[in-house]
Amino acid sequence: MSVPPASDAAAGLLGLVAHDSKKHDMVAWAVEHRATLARFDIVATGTTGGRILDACPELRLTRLKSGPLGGDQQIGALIAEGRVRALVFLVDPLTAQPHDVDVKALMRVALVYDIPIALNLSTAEMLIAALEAEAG
Ligand SMILES: O=C(CO)COP(=O)(O)O
Repeated sequence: MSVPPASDAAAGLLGLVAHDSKKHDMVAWAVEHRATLARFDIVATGTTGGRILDACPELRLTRLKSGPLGGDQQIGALIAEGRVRALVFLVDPLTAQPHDVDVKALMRVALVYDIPIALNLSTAEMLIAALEAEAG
């Protein structure tokens, strides 16, 4: 991975992650808000990031490892380093995840560092509206 250096990320990174059944929603959300997303350096788990880049190739998006292979932990580490401005993590509450401990750890570290975290689409809409308003 090659995450932009901290000095280049004045606005902070935006983290984007979606479980499989939520990837369609994530891509539609990214397409709808691509102009706002383009203002950020984005980090995403591998498969989610690939799907977003297919739809929005202009975005500055770094794909980390796939979630079950450590991608959630990579984003968690960036949060712990104070690099992440906000996280959109579209979670599937109806399907057991093999890496459930990583999912919980990512949510937990986002809570520990008190970063805005959207776990469903309706909150993702509110979050992006707030980021848009902040940018003016
Ligand atoms: O599993 C994930 C989040 O827990 C997402 O990982 P992918 O984007 O690689 O599917």
